[in-house]
Amino acid sequence: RRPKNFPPGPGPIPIFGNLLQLNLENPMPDLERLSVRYGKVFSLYFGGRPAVILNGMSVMKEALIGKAVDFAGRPNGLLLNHLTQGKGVIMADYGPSWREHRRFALMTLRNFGLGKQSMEERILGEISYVCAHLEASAGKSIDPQTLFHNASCDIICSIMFGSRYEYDHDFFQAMIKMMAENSKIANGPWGMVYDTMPLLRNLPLPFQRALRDYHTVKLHVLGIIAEHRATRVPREPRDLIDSYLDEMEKRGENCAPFDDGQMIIMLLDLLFAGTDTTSNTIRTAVLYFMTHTDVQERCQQEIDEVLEGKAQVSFEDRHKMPYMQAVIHEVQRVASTLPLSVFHCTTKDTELMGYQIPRGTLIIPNLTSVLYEEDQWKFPYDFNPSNFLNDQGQFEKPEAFMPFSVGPRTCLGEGLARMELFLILVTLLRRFQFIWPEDGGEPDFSPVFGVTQAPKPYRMTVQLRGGLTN
Ligand code: HEM
Repeated sequence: RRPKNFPPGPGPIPIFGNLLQLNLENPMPDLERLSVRYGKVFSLYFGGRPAVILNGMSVMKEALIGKAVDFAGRPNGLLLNHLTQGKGVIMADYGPSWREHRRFALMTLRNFGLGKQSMEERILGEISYVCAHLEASAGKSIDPQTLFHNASCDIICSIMFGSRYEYDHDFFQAMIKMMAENSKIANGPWGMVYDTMPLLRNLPLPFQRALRDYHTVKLHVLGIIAEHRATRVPREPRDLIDSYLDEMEKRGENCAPFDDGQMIIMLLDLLFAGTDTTSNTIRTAVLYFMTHTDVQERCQQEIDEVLEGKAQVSFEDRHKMPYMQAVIHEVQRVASTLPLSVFHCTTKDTELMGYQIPRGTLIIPNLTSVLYEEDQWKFPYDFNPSNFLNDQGQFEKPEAFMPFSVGPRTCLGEGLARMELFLILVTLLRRFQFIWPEDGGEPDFSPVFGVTQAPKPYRMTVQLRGGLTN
């Protein structure tokens, strides 16, 4: 039975709660239906655990900004907690260790050039490998999934480890595969089984593989940390690991909350959070370029005009490209890459929209409900860059654009992701024409649900644009 004045929702059954009323392969349509029936704030039971689902911009703002501290916790006892031991940044409790690690990671990303030249150079350097691969496949129909995953993972590796991997490097390939599979397990029905039925956790089910794979990547990164310890020059950081070791040294004997255990989880957090997200957004963009050729052409026209005579794009150029900016934001809106954000939990007894929500309640921010909210967008259900253009054709970002979430737990990698999306997509569109291949079948825009949602696999053909040579 729901606590007194708790948000309403469908009646749960013993053991399963409301699980059997949701399509676990993709619960988004069910959540939309329940929101129409029960309102913008409603509740569900995952097993015996109550969860409150937040829908729509005004609710999201009131909870995550207006009552930021009350809603800034992370839940306990889930597969993700057991993978990360509640350390690092993503699943860390709202408290001093999370705050200091978040501040450290943001500052270090900035020092390595977020907003400055050197981060751009790292990203542009990586793009040259992507371009080389695409040039080699010009005219053929290919599946771009692995290529874009490789590129976004390598950008994070270069920031954290100071070096990138060749795309065919054995460990790199294994790591990318493990990350993709882990996110599938953590987000899919097996993750739900793990999270809601603790009795089954020791059985040899797929989540055991997720735990094992996470450990394998962790061991490899521990080796990289040991290498850094042996070769670093104090206060001359080459990358994020060196900066962390400097920070530990600066803090002296008792360097808490900075220690090896926190460092490794923070590194894995960034690796996992920064790979699928960016690459799935790029894949969504290319899908729409191929199927909306007028949009692709208009972007290319703007890019050609602004970059005329320049060897490479810079992040600053975005201010002269309102249409390209609108297209990237529209891609992020329709992609809704983290449809249910990362789950939060309440840090104290609180109130929302007149309902009482006890401390420790699981909170699920439905970001898709905001990105597709009818009152907030000119064309909520279409792919239309005009959602981000005013009557004068200038770029304008509506308040409801929140694919990175909002509030104190908002995406830590937003700055990096925005820079990557702009530099990668502009460079690719400048150099290539993306064409839906003859053997591609009918385009399917419906996403594959997950913590990070992805477009269905598709094939693409690239041609070098006129006037450009290998
Ligand atoms: C298009 C790309 C991306 C999208 C759409 C995205 C979206 C999000 C969202 C919705 C959250 C949850 C925020 C919340 O709980 O309220 C999040 C958290 C996070 N993201 Fe991203 N993200 C992206 C790229 C990245 C990248 C490149 C990195 C790494 C450098 C990153 C690192 C993180 C971290 C560490 C958190 C946890 C923050 C915290 O709990 O304090 N993300 N992201």
